[in-house]
Amino acid sequence: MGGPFLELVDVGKSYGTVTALRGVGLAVRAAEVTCVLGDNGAGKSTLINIISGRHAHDTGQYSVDGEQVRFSSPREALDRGIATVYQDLAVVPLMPVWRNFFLGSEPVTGVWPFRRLDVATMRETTVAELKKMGITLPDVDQPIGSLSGGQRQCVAIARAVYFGARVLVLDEPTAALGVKQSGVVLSYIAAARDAGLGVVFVTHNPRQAFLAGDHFVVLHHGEVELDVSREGLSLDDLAHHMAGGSELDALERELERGRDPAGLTGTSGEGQAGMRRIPGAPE
Ligand SMILES: Nc1ncnc2c1ncn2[C@@H]1O[C@H](COP(=O)(O)OP(=O)(O)OP(=O)(O)O)[C@@H](O)[C@H]1O
Repeated sequence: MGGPFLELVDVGKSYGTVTALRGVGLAVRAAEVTCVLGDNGAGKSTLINIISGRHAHDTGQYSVDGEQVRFSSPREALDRGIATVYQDLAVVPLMPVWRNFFLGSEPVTGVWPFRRLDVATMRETTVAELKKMGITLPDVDQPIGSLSGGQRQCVAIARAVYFGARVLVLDEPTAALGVKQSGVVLSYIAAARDAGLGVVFVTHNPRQAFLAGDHFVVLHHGEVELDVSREGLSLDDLAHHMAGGSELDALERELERGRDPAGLTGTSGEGQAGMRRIPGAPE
């Protein structure tokens, strides 16, 4: 097996006095879904912004195919095969699905001065590419704004695959979706992986991560709290780390002590001693 497509080693990033990331490592491999989890403010967006070329890292190394890079725009990252699909998809709602599929990279036909958009190719390619990913839409002529959020995410994934992405970065693709639509998006994440892409799936949701992921990185206060592959990991472990891991353990002990100041709980039958009586309740 070759090395990772993309690798971050000991990466740090600060915004003024705020340290958003510190000593972060991440490896993205072909045909693998790497889930990046973390609570609000954990540093997920900062990490995506670095991978996608929106922001440069301050410290550490970022390499693609073993070569160190420092992107100054998302275009540069895209040229290296790193496509990022943001939650707020950049689409033109009133334009048809096929037009949005090719937005910014439209094929043309004819010779100047009779050059025009190659509508037939765009339509046919869109239908074929969606079909390849197993996406069925009733009509690619419908405005993309009339699709559900999940369907739009799926079109964006198929588009990135078609335009040659090798790494697909998905920023909370299911955050605004219901259960059923989230399931559909998860199945296309799996389809992208099966097509050989390395997928970075950023999410708040450990259950969804566990369904789709092969490797898991949990960020906490800008540092890596957990970095493991699927083997030997349970959903409970993942949820525990996601909720703060050791900090959560400390909080649990603290609350336990508050409930039982004399330390009377812990032996059978004595747990009631620390219970608070509700005012007005019968003795
Ligand atoms: N442009 C910025 N300027 C100043 N501070 C920032 C900026 N972007 C992020 N931060 C800070 O960096 C830290 C990490 O933020 P980040 O947005 O990366 O976290 P996140 O895990 O994506 O959170 P969320 O899930 O809420 O989007 C936070 O403390 C945040 O306030």
